[in-house]
Amino acid sequence: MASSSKDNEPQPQPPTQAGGPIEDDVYFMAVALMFAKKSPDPNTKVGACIVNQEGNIVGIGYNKMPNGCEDKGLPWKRGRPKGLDKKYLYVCHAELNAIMNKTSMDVEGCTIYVTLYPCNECAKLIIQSGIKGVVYLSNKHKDYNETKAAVKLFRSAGIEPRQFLAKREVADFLASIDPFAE
Ligand SMILES: Nc1ccn([C@H]2C[C@H](O)[C@@H](COP(=O)(O)O)O2)c(=O)n1
Ligand SMILES: [Zn+2]
Repeated sequence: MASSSKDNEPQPQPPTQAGGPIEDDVYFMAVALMFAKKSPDPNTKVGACIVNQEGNIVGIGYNKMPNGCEDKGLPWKRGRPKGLDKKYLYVCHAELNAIMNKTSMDVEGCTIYVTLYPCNECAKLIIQSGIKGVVYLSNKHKDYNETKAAVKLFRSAGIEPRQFLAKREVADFLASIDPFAE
């Protein structure tokens, strides 16, 4: 077959890290981290990215107030006890938003990449939605009852959350993005 001039042009390549292809884990956690940046929570910004069995992103989310309530004076105050003037009663968690924003019929068999270990309410949502894999970055709330209950829920549902440990790789990947590169 005759070759066209396009055959000699450099073809788009998958993103690379240190010369090799970027691992899916690194790529999807980087996406979750980028979405976390959008969170208006001044203290803890959480991002989540749902990936299907074909390796396609089918949902993303970050913690924010419910749609339309963003600038309506709901508090962003944190801390315990969790009273009416604290954010906890109002904020939609990243995992909830990622599931609600799904672009596929369902998220059965998918994996969720989330920058913070899910709480008990998100664990329920994850289990009920059929998500089978959980990859998390930080576990800074591991001593909270919400997290301890989530651990129990995942255990009884047969889901084994896995901590993402390749922090350096994800940082290098994000730093390597050059929007001016041609
Ligand atoms: N799995 C989680 C856990 C928490 N969040 C959100 C809820 C709050 O906006 C924030 C936690 O606030 P902190 O007590 O650390 O100031 O993170 C979430 O989206 N997903
Ligand atoms: Zn949650």
